[in-house]
Amino acid sequence: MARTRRLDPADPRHDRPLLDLLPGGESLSWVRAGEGLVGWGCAARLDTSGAGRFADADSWWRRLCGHIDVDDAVGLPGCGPVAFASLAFADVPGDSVLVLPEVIIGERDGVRWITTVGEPGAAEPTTGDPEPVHQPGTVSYSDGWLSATGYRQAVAEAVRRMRSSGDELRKIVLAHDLLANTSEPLDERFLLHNLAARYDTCWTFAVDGLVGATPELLLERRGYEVRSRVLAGTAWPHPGRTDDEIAAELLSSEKNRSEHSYAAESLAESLRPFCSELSVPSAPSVLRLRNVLHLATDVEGKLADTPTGSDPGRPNTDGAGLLTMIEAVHPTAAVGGTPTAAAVPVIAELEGMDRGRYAGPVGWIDGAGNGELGIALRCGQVERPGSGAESPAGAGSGGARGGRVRLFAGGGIVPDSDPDLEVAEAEAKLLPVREALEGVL
Ligand SMILES: C=C(O[C@@H]1C=C(C(=O)O)C=C[C@H]1O)C(=O)O
Repeated sequence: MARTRRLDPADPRHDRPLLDLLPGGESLSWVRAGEGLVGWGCAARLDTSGAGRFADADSWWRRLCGHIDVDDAVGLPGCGPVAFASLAFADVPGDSVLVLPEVIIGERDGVRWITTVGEPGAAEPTTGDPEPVHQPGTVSYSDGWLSATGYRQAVAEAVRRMRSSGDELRKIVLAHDLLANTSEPLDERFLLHNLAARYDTCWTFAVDGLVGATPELLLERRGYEVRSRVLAGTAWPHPGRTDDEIAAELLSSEKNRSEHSYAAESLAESLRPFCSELSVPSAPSVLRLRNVLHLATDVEGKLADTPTGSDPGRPNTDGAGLLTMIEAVHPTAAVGGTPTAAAVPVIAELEGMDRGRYAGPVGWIDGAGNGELGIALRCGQVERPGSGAESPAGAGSGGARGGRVRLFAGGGIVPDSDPDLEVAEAEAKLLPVREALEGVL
């Protein structure tokens, strides 16, 4: 049974920032500029992997929703049962997870609500005063699976291959990881609060220990409307140069414009079969964040009742159609490459690491198939002791009682990329989580 009701303005949970309501322990979050969803507890969970992860997630969610009685007195997208989802970037390796929390608190268009999930007649789970947020102590860094030096070599190799491939490989999006070791156990809420305070135009997310603030929206569905924010092409602040100068240079850079057009076109091409209308601006704009500036294209579409593509019999607007569309659009050329099918295997080969859920779809879906999934960027995977995800021996440790987060960042490599600049770009993209961990203002 899922029961949604408006929070009473007299309720102390009505006015506190959503992230302040998280009680501690495992956090679920999708919050931007104070609105969104937070959740905790686990009423149901799916773990899946492989090429069938999207279909597994879709059928699990449909089946589960078919069995839940819903009493929804609010009726906005995100009300009723909601699954927080985080899907692996690659078919292999990587694990994907969907969680239906016991408690969800949401806010949209100024309306604050609470959803509780449990047996009919069961007591409402407590949502009393959260535990205080714990500080991570001192933070030290060590190489992960692919050091900055290894990344520079991987970029150089990608450039070499693209130059000798004719036109067969035009863009490969590579990344590397970095381990942050904390002297105290890591409280995910510490990261979430600090990320949201610094990146309020980004979506601050947490699902199963993957915590970050992404500027890139893979796909939002609200009824018949879909929306995406494609980012590709990056610059970062330089001493002595104004942001306006850097933005103008980014907009006129041929290299960045071509990297960007691959990404925007790939999203539009894969989304078009689902839509009766699709609007794609002819030129990108600049999105300014405190660590980087990106070329951005906001795509908007109207869903057709049936896709105009290869599977015209499949209705588009029922249950979990969003996950079907997510499967179709992932990975865009922003995080995969061009052409996708040729680029993705090269990523795994040159990185030699398990990206896990970094650069995969992350967000939420409700029982009507509305939802928002971003691309899991500017994030770190909080490693739990005994999770089996530990680093190679000697690659740094958080100490007996400390914590560890594996940060990931990268960028689109094209034939005229400069490996040194690509390393600098990845470092700039690691800053959000680093600064959030260190509490840098
Ligand atoms: C790969 C990352 O970012 C992606 C790559 C970008 C680029 O190459 O310019 C820009 C935004 C993202 O689509 C990352 O943040 O790790």
